[in-house]
Amino acid sequence: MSRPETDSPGAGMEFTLEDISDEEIMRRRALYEPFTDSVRDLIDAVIRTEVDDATVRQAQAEIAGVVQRLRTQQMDGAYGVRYTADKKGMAWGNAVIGLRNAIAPPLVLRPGDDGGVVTDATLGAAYEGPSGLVHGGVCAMLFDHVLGEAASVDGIPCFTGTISVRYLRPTPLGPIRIDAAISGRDGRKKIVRGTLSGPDGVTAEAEGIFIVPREFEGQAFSSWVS
Ligand SMILES: CCCCCCCCCC(=O)SCCNC(=O)CCNC(=O)[C@H](O)C(C)(C)COP(=O)(O)OP(=O)(O)OC[C@H]1O[C@@H](n2cnc3c(N)ncnc32)[C@H](O)[C@@H]1OP(=O)(O)O
Repeated sequence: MSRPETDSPGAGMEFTLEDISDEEIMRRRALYEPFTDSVRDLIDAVIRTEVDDATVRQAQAEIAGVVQRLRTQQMDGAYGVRYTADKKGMAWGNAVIGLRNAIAPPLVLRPGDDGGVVTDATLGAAYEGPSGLVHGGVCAMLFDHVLGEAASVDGIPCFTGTISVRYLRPTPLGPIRIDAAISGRDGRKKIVRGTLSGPDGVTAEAEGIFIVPREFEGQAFSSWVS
């Protein structure tokens, strides 16, 4: 399947115009959200199953059959970042927020009290590093995206220039919350700070420099559909 029309402001940075109605977005969301959730369930089940060898082999064959069926019609390359004619962004393949990406928790962001963003999520067995704890790289990835969204509150997407994470104490698997907000601006650069919290309070802090790529200046999205 070919891709919709693409704006190419720079290599690897293109956004893709997909001129679809709100009804069509809702239809696709209703179709793909439970589909992707089932694959998230599958990932968790694969990690935690204790069934016998024959059952594992049978399940593998069934999964291979499903993959084969889905591969009969595929888009070229990755999903990309798409937007509608009224500038609603859809990053449905995104590793952190992607509605169609089973690797994504997925995070759903909402406005914070301080002009920033906040998200709650539950991280299960698929995000483990040390025993029973969230992988440090997963924490960094989630911070990267959430701080990036906080930097992009005016709708113009920012790229991470530099990010640093201070791991204060282990983060248990289970419910987490991330808060992030801009703490300083300097032209195209924004300094953003954030915290990751578990049930017993803050476990990690992050600070990053996020930059509006020259190619993105003036390309604001009105909202993101997740
Ligand atoms: C609403 C949408 C929400 C979307 C949220 C998305 C979050 C996603 C987070 C990501 O994963 S982004 C992907 C990971 N990041 C990258 O792949 C970035 C790769 N690097 C680049 O594309 C460019 O290097 C970059 C756009 C970051 C900067 O290139 P520029 O050519 O615009 O920088 P330039 O050399 O003109 O420098 C502009 C200013 O930024 C500073 N700067 C440049 N690169 C920097 C850097 N890496 N770290 C810190 N500061 C940096 C630079 O010193 C300078 O400061 P001053 O104005 O004070 O002189």
